[in-house]
Amino acid sequence: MPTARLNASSYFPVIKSLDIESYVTTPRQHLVRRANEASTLVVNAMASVEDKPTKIYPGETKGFVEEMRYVVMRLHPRAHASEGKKDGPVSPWSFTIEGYLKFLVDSKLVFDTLETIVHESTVPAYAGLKNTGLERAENLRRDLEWFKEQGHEIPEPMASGKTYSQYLKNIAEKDHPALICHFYNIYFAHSSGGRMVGTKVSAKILDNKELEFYKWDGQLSELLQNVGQELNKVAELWTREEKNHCLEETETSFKLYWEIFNYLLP
Ligand code: HEM
Repeated sequence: MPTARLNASSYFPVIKSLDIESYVTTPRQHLVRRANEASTLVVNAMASVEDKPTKIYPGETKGFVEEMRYVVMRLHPRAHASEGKKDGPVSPWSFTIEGYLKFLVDSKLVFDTLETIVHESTVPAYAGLKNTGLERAENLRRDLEWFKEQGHEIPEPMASGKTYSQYLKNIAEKDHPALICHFYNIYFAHSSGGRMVGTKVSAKILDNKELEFYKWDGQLSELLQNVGQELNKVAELWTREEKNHCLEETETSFKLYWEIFNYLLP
């Protein structure tokens, strides 16, 4: 019986229709092809990133508090920030008890206002900012009491303190990101530059008396860290627009608080 010759093309029609040649490459061609495919992937990835532009704001990777800190540090006049850092007795600042009392009285009004707002408000963003341990109004009350006992006359709040207080009341319920900006700046400014200024004042005109304004129950660094975490949590719920609005408010906070610091400066 004659054996029928197998016709490969009739048994493997599929193979025939494929261009096998296209699969066959030299090692070099293989590498060139893979490289082309890889670069196509990279180009496509770049195109998709360009489609959705994303900006990284300074400090953003560490949390929103770091963004606020970055903005306010840029507002500090270089000379003042570095002056505040020097501990030595050599300072061009000439402090007076009179000026210092104005600073303390207006500071008390601002802290009082902020603390009352946060304490009495039902705004969810402020809920975690009640009783943080950073509150200063009560300590300031005791300091002013001490000055009175020393025979000093305690002045009435001045325009700077009243203006800042009124401003905080105006924004408290209707602009939460703005109020949070003031909250951060007022407390963190006091615990940083404010504290350094206090030490200088004390050394120069108060015989190193340590005022209650600069004393906290517990470790200040821990209190600040806890509040920082809380502020970061609040800001995580915000849109980028709300975050930017909060950051933009820094300038107002700096200007208003600076007016109060001004009582100390010649
Ligand atoms: C006489 C006035 C002031 C002086 C001498 C001063 C000085 C300083 C200094 C030396 C620092 C520390 C910088 C560092 O750690 O690298 C600082 C931090 C800071 N200042 Fe001021 N400052 C003054 C006024 C203000 C005002 C008016 C505000 C805002 C309302 C403000 C807000 C802050 C904040 C938020 C920080 C960051 C604190 C932190 O991250 O712990 N400062 N300041």
